[in-house]
Amino acid sequence: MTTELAVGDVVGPVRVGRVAHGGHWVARHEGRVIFVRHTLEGELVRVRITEVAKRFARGDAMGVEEASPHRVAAPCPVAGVCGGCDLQHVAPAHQRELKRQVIAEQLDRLAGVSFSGSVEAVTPEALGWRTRVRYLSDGRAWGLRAHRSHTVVPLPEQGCLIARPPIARPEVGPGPAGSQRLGVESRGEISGPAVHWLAAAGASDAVPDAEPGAATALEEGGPGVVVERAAGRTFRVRTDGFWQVHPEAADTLAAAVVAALDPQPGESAVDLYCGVGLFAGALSAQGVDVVGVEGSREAVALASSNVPEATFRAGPVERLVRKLPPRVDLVVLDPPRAGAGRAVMEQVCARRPRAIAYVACDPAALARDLATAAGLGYHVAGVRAFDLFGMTHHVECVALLVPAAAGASDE
Ligand SMILES: C[S@@+](CC[C@H](N)C(=O)[O-])C[C@H]1O[C@@H](n2cnc3c(N)ncnc32)[C@H](O)[C@@H]1O
Repeated sequence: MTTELAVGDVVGPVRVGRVAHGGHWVARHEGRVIFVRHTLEGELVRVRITEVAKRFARGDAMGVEEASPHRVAAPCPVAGVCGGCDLQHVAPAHQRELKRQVIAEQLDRLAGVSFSGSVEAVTPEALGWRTRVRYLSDGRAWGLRAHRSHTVVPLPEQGCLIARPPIARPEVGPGPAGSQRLGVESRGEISGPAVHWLAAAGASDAVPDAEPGAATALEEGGPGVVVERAAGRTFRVRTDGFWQVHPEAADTLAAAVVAALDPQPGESAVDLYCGVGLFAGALSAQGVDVVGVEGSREAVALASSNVPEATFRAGPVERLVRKLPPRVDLVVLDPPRAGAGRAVMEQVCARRPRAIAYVACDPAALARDLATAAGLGYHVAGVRAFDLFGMTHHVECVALLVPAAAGASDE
């Protein structure tokens, strides 16, 4: 007979099984599946239950009785409490192996695609990479959210270790009343009464004192706008708009997309979910005629000045993709976490592009869209994966799709 589980119970020890998508490992207690964080395959751990659902429970490893050889001491003192990192207890090379296993499992199970590649390291360090951070204050301290919670975990003395050093720790008072001053080497914005701010580092501009609720004036890009450089050109980006957070990400992904598509001068391309025009810029530089589509009007306005040789349209991809020319040579898809979905994939594949580059931050959503594309006559000719989110389970993939007749074997 199985005992009922309740949040706060400690069960085990249990032997931990394979890694699952989302930073969990699968374990069983009295026949019930528990998705356990902060453990590793093969470990024997006690588990504190954090959530109980109908068919499974979630929990956190504590009291490791037999440790994996891949376990290391977490560099951050709030690792395991802060929701920002979930792999600090794993040696960085093994973090990439875990991400490889998750990608392979998702692509195989959901799309029947085999992934035999590795997750490519882009920098030697797994710390000090995050150029955009949203710090919160609960009125007592600045910090980051706990996992699946609104609780603010105060930053440790040395700041957030995955943040890029200039924004590792906001130089602010203890809470809203004294929180107007941002770190002198940070760019940022204080937005709203909750007094949180978003900072983009790697910049040289000092941010002046700012009032809560007011956007800060940034010298280089104008109010609320920062300047980034990637793919051989300059991009203006809103501080609250989308830009890749790893300093190497934009260049790495633009190069991967160009290498996958092998664009030829005079070809036509569409860049769907184009943001401020990163891939449109990289393809335009190859002599390709690009149309970008993006939901944010502010991003489209910036894209038009970042990549003046391309054309941009503002609105939902789901609607605007229907209005694209009946044939295009190349497509870039870089949707948000949920993926592009069937309706968009149908419209894209109906244009019979000779190649589609799909940039994905969620391997499960990627796999679902690849499965849809397979039913529409498109075959996966290659998948690359990049470790752009060290110390977390997140990973970025770039998949190349080609018409099935032109495709080789899976992956
Ligand atoms: C992952 S970002 C990619 C941005 C850009 N490709 C880049 O690398 O900088 C996804 C973008 O899709 C936009 N977006 C989200 N949902 C959308 C939709 N339904 N239609 C159009 N754009 C959307 C977001 O505003 C965001 O800019």
